[in-house]
Amino acid sequence: MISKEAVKRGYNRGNYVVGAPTQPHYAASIETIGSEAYFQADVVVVPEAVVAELEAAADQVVTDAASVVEGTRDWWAGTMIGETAGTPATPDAVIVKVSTTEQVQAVMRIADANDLPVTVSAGRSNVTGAALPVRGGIVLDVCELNRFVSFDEESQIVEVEAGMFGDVFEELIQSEYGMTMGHWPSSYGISTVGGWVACRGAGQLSTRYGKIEDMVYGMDVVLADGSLITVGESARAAVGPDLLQLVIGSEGTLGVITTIRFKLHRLPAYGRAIAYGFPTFAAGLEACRQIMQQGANPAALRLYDNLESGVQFDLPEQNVLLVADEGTQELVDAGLAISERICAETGVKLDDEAIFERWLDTRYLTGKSAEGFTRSPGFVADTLEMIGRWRDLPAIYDEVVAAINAVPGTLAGSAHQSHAYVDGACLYFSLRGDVEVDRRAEWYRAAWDAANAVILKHDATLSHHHGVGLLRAPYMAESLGAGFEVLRAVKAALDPKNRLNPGKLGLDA
Ligand SMILES: Cc1cc2nc3c(=O)[nH]c(=O)nc-3n(C[C@H](O)[C@H](O)[C@H](O)COP(=O)(O)OP(=O)(O)OC[C@H]3O[C@@H](n4cnc5c(N)ncnc54)[C@H](O)[C@@H]3O)c2cc1C
Repeated sequence: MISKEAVKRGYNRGNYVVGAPTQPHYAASIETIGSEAYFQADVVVVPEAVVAELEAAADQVVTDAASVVEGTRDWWAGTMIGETAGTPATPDAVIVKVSTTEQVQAVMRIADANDLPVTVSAGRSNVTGAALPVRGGIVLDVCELNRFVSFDEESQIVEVEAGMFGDVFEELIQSEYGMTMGHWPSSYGISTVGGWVACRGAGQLSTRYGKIEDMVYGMDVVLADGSLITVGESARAAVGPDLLQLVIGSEGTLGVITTIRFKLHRLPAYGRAIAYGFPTFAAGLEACRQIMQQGANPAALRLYDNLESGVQFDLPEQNVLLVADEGTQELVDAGLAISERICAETGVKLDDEAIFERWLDTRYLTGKSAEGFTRSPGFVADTLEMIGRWRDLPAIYDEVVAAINAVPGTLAGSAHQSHAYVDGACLYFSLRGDVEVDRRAEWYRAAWDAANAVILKHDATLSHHHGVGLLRAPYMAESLGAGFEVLRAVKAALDPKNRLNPGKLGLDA
């Protein structure tokens, strides 16, 4: 029912481009496009003869700087800061558009033969700079690699090419087969199924359906030398370490995902929600912990702090918890009965229907972290999602909000708990600042440094679903410790010439 409602109500009230990348909000306020690049150094230029080879191998090659600027722009606040100051993020590259796996292989072989970096690009909805070609070279645009391949009804496994956009995919499986994947990121209309996998994303109903890494059955991946491998392909396995999971979340640094097999679920007709208010965020977190650990598994378990409860539900005195579920009626009712008993111990009952309806109606509007604030020229809003143990989350919440608020120029930090598990949960922080226009980058990095210092101190994990890109690169070595050298070794083994998306995940550019 919640999955059905998403398709019925549409993404961002229909205000986006269907089946192709949507430009971010800030694009409309870019006044000048200078020639100096904000995020490129040591650029590798694609020689004209190689452009001709690429033209023969692919559907289209885009070389003019204005189109490259527009065609590499993403939704990251860091890119916004550069581009609205007249410094385009990555003007030096050629965009190569492909629509078949064979073309992807051919482009990788050309890149390999000519020492060229390749950065895969899809919906460009990432909020970390992950698809920016920081060394120039080739941007491999896979948005036209977007066919629906097949559906195995008995096993509930669907096969689809990586560049299909999420809304197109869900509409198709709902209307043709009465199925849902249950993956509902707040960007589902502006991102691709391959981008979901490459970033290890999460949807709003992940508590019931899992994260994207739980939904992939198998996939085909083109490696840096142009060879094609298939990974996964079983419900579970004991054939050594899981190569499928190695590629999921690799953000285009280990291979190009071309075709994916996903596990589907039957589209539920039944769903409902309850809502409670808690005196403190910590009390709400405790209710969430109990719900998860007592075995209820609602599709969505979302707890908003005072600030966000005020903006989202006009309830600034409360920390609002929405427990929403869909599925077979007996299961949904049982899970919500457990949740209701737990919530009633320390919370106050709110108007379930009004809060559920408000959430259903507004959850796919873009730009939510800026809501309630004035977008002046020096305004910057961003979101930081992390995951930690239940034991540590109340302290992490208090300390991260305090750390963000202590950075001069901050307007407000806030958070909601967005995804929950038996052992911990994801806190989704929003940070907003307003400073002189040319101090935005400084404020931005100071706020991220302050928040991440708290996360690292608690041995929590830097990101739950947005990924690393350029944004979190500076914190990766400390976060992974000695494990970071293992990541480096894996990269060196699979991509010894560092062709694929150099400079991301904290790896060398
Ligand atoms: C308003 C908004 C809300 C968002 N909400 C969520 C959310 O709820 N949950 C969530 O998880 N994310 C969310 N995001 C972040 C973003 O939408 C996701 O990271 C998404 O998965 C990116 O997909 P994309 O197709 O846009 O990929 P891109 O941005 O084009 O690329 C992202 C990365 O994946 C790599 N990549 C893309 N396709 C492939 C491929 N086929 N093979 C190999 N590498 C590839 C790129 O090289 C790059 O490193 C949100 C973003 C916005 C702007």
